[in-house]
Formats: sequence, structure tokens, C-alpha cells
Amino acid sequence: MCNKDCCAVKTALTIRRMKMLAEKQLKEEAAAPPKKILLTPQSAIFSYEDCKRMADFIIARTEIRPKFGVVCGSNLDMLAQLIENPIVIDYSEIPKFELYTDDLHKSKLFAGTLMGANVIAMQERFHVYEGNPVGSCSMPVRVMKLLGIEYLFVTCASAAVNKHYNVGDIMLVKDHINILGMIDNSPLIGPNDQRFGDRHFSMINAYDQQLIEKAQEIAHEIGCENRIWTGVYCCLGGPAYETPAEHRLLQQIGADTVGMSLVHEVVVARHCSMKVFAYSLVSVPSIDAPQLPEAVLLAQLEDGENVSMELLCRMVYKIHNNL
Ligand SMILES: O=P(O)(O)O[C@H]1O[C@H](CO)[C@@H](O)[C@H]1O
Ligand code: HPA
Repeated sequence: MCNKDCCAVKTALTIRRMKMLAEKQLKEEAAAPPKKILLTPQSAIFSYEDCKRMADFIIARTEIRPKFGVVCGSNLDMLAQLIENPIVIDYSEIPKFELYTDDLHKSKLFAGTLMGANVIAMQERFHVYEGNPVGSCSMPVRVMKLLGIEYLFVTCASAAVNKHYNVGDIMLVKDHINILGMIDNSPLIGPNDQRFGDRHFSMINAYDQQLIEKAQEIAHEIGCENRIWTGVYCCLGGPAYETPAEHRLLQQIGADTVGMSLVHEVVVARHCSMKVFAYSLVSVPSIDAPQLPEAVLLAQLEDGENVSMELLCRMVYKIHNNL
């Protein structure tokens, strides 16, 4: 046990030692070369020229000018496989296109025809939680714009927030809540390139109302009107799923489904005036839903996947033939 004097001496020594260390650190910092600060505003990571080079590469490889672009969601990669006689390009072949993705074997573009129309589909999208800046995740949309795409179909898997939605149901997206964007993580932060679009633009009718009505018509045609809803999608950062308290919050703010993608792609698509149609396949039940056996959920999901393929084909056919 030390006495009072002993501790006082120790404290004085400690203070002197800390002072010396701090002075040494300051001297070292002053001598070190200045640190490079990388300014990477979201919208400047991929320039217009980068996107143009990627589009030119794809056009040279596929020799088609697609009218429709499709982004496949998780569990929806079979949508790309609907394309007839496709030219398949691995993302890694396209200069600068390859980003971080968990599912390398699905990292492919499919270009060909669907119901007589020229279509290009991304079999797998890039996610923010995979380590990609949000501006990079939406870069493929700009490439699609420069390919000449008029209609962007964005699909995704989601969890039901609305307690009436079941696994395997499809929600046509009529609006979104972009939590990432609200907290300063928009794909358009940084210098605005006017060649893509105006700095400020409206997000009213971002999800084209006429296209939603067409899809609702199709829901009746195929007898799925009780399984195809129209609602609001909310994007979270992930990769963890939301907590029960967050789920309740999402219910209160008006979300019907929740996922970790889609909204930044749609923001970028609307910035460059593409017509957007989006739907999400409910893959996870709401916390209020009755517990169902795994096998039942899987069967419902498989059913929903089939409906989503039918929906895509019929949408493309109707739009392409002005029906
Ligand atoms: O949005 P997509 O790409 O369909 O994927 C959804 O499914 C994954 C979670 O299971 C998350 O990435 C979520 O966003
Ligand atoms: N939560 C959030 N995003 C999701 C989910 C989920 O349960 N399922 C698919 N995307």
C-alpha cells in the first residue's frame, strides 16, 4: 500500500510522461507528409464518360438497342433467364462495371428479346451493405439510360410491413421512403452532370401511374388481384433485418414493405427521366402474420416467383405493343 506522498510523486511523473508523449506525437505529425483526402461525392464516382464507355462496350457486344431494362431482385434472378437467345456478359468483362457483390455467379447481364421487345437485364444488383457507395449501386441505371432504355423495371425481395401482405404476394411500388437518402446518403450528392438531368427534380409520380394501372389490369387478367398489392416500399441500409421496434416504426410511417435496395436506383432513373415500374416480392412475413410452416412459406414464395415472371412478360408485351 503506498502512502499519500508516494501517489503524489507518481501522479507528477505520469503527467510529465504524458506531456512528453503528446509533444513527441505533435512533432511526428508535423514532420509527416500531409494525408491525402479523397473527395468522392456519390455522383462523381462514375462520370458520364465512364458510363458512356460501359454502354458502348455493351452495345458492341450485344448489337442490340434495348427499350426495356430490368434489375432482378434477390430470388428473382430467373427474370433474366426469360430473355430469349441472350448474349450474356459477365460484369467483370465490362470496364469499371464490376463492384462488390456477395453473389458472383449471378453477376451477369442478359441481353436479348422478351415478348418481341429488346430487353437487357441485370441478374444481380449491387447493395450498399456489400460495401458499395450508394452512387455506385445506382451506376448501372445510368449505363442503361445511355443504352437507350426508356422503361426501367426494378424488382426486389422484401419483408411485409403491412400485416395484410403474405409471403409470395407482389407489391407494385407506388411510392417509397428513402431512409438512406433522408440521412444524407443520396446517389446524387456531389456535382450535378446536366447531361443526365437537372439538379432538382420532382419525385411525384416517380413510379409511373399508367404502368401501375397496366399491372393492376394484368393482376385481374391472371386472377391474382388478391395477391398483387400497390403500396409504399421503404429502404433500410441492412444487412441486419429490422428489429421489432423498427418494424413498428415502419408501420407507423406508412411503409408496406421493407428492403435494402431499389430507391437509389429509382432516384437516379428519375433524375435522367426514365419511366419506372417497380415491384417487390414479399419474401419475409410481417411480425404480425400467423406463424406458418417453412414448407408453406416456400410454396407461397415459389408461386409468387411464377406470378412475377408472368407480370414481367405481360407488362413488356403490353407496353411494346401499345396495348
Ligand atoms: O433488394 P434485393 O436486391 O432484392 O435484396 C433483398 O434481399 C436481401 C435480404 O434478404 C437484401 O439485399 C434485400 O434488399
Ligand atoms: N427486412 C429487410 N429487408 C429485407 C427483408 C427483411 O426482412 N427481406 C428481404 N429484404
